[in-house]
Amino acid sequence: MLDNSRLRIAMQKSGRLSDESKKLLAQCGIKINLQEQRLIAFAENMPIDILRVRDDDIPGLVIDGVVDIGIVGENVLEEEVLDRKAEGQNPQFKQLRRLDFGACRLSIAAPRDFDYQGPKCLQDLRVATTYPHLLKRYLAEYNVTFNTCLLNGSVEVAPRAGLADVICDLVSSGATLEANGLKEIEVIYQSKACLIQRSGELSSDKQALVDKLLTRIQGVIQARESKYIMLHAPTDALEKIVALLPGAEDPTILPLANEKNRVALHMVSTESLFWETMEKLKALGASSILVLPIEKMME
Ligand SMILES: Nc1ncnc2c1ncn2[C@@H]1O[C@H](COP(=O)(O)OP(=O)(O)OP(=O)(O)O)[C@@H](O)[C@H]1O
Ligand SMILES: O=P(O)(O)OC[C@H]1O[C@H](OP(=O)(O)OP(=O)(O)O)[C@H](O)[C@@H]1O
Ligand SMILES: [Mg+2]
Repeated sequence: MLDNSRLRIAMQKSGRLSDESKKLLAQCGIKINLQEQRLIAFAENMPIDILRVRDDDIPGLVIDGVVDIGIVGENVLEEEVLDRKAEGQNPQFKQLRRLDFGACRLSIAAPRDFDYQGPKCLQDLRVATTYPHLLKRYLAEYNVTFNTCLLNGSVEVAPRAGLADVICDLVSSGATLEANGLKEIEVIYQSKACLIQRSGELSSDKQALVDKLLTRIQGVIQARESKYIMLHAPTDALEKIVALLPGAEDPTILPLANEKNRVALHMVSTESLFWETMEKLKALGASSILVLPIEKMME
């Protein structure tokens, strides 16, 4: 039996979210020894247990209070919520924050030669999908009804296999659609991974740990989105140089040992520097331009 005093976190065992979920927890300082075959892992340095499960099960585990925290795609979460509501339940959980990975969209796609003239064309068609509730909610806005062909994977094969007329599935690069002779015709939902907590009060120790993790996650995500920029600049071009740098209201300016008319400028930028900007900086006399990744941040 698991020790109930330890914080339980559910994450995907293997799939699109597992590497990033693992990396995020590791970057938050949680030391976990994840062995392929182990479905429960124990953190060595914090009172945390990790349950590694199918992503479809994560919303239910959180809503039912089996785990305290879950990392899951908003698409899967929203579908589970709609499913439970359709069954007359009132699913409860706390959405803690959106994460910076697992970006994809849920789209309707049709065979390349399908003459698409808007959602009304889909009336009474057979749609293969894993997300019947999200699709129904979207098409209901257009008063369109359809027949669902439920598939849990490889949804893209359905039209060629004669199972459905169109599909509604996740898209990111579009390569799977392309490879299966399909074209995207409607985007119905934009998704990212998110962090959710079960409803109800956690013990004060667990809540304190969740708060600490949230602060660390904030720091990790902010650091991933930021860059540390260093350059040398002629003093008389400083104003123009600062104007080119994203978010450089408050740069650190330092004297250079052997140059009177040049200074060093250091700053944290919330954006990466594009090559075009670097070229403009150089044209203004900047040199030794360095753009460095930031590992951690705390404000
Ligand atoms: N192509 C993609 N690019 C980015 N994120 C994606 C992509 N496809 C799916 N995702 C996100 O990752 C989640 C998990 O996708 P994955 O394909 O690994 O699920 P699965 O095959 O249902 O896995 P499981 O075996 O855990 O049930 C999706 O629900 C979605 O939020
Ligand atoms: O637009 P793309 O970049 O091609 O990505 C889209 C594909 O990725 C996901 O499946 P995944 O590859 O994770 O396999 P699965 O069917 O096992 O879930 C999704 O279900 C699509 O099939
Ligand atoms: Mg799944």
